[in-house]
Amino acid sequence: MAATFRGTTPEPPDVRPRLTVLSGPSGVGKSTVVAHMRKAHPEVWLSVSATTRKPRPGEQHGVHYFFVTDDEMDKLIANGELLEWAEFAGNRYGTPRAAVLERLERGEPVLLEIDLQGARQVRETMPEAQLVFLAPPSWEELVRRLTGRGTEPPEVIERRLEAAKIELAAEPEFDVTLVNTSVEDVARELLALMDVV
Ligand SMILES: Nc1ncnc2c1ncn2[C@@H]1O[C@H](COP(=O)(O)OP(=O)(O)OP(=O)(O)O)[C@@H](O)[C@H]1O
Ligand SMILES: Nc1nc2c(ncn2[C@@H]2O[C@H](COP(=O)(O)O)[C@@H](O)[C@H]2O)c(=O)[nH]1
Repeated sequence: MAATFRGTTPEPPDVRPRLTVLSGPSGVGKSTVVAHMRKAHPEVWLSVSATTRKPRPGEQHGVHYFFVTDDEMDKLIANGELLEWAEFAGNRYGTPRAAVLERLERGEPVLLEIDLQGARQVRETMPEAQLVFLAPPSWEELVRRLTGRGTEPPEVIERRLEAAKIELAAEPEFDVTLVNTSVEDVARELLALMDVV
């Protein structure tokens, strides 16, 4: 069994899962793992979310997120344009529905990198989706990663760590848990779970 998995090694599904949701506490390394995976496999399509959060240095509109105003987010929600959405640590985030459905209709693998509340909504609306939880090796390491990233002020880090306690407690709701000790190992396991390699 690969060291990355926690719990039982998942059985190969009867039908290839086309929609995969990657969740886990802020700072655990979701974006890092996905970026590593897509460097070798750019064909893995990652949904670009809409958010009311302000861009971090280097983040580009349409690449990392669609950065929208509160009014624009209100409209996306009211018009049913989001597959799921949630408020997380003071900002709203949502998955544009049309782009995801288009790819799923073509039978292409789709990856969503979203929070626990979003994962729960996807489970309700698209129960065939596979839900993958990315866990930190320890609480101390999670705090180190989130703080060490240097992108949020201390009060936002505190909010994200409060949310992390709730997210970590929800691990049993997920189909699979991968422990992010090694980015390379997790990226490889995730590709296998998505049946890309
Ligand atoms: N396996 C790892 N070992 C050590 N550091 C790591 C590992 N994976 C990620 N990191 C580091 O942890 C920090 C947080 O990673 P990242 O931004 O990818 O987290 P995230 O889960 O996407 O966070 P958020 O949910 O806030 O967007 C980054 O500085 C990254 O370089
Ligand atoms: N429910 C959703 N959560 C999302 C979406 N896009 C990103 N996220 C999650 O938000 C937090 C914070 O992200 P950050 O970029 O501000 O650090 C993190 O857990 C993301 O996975 C979404 O469309 N829906």
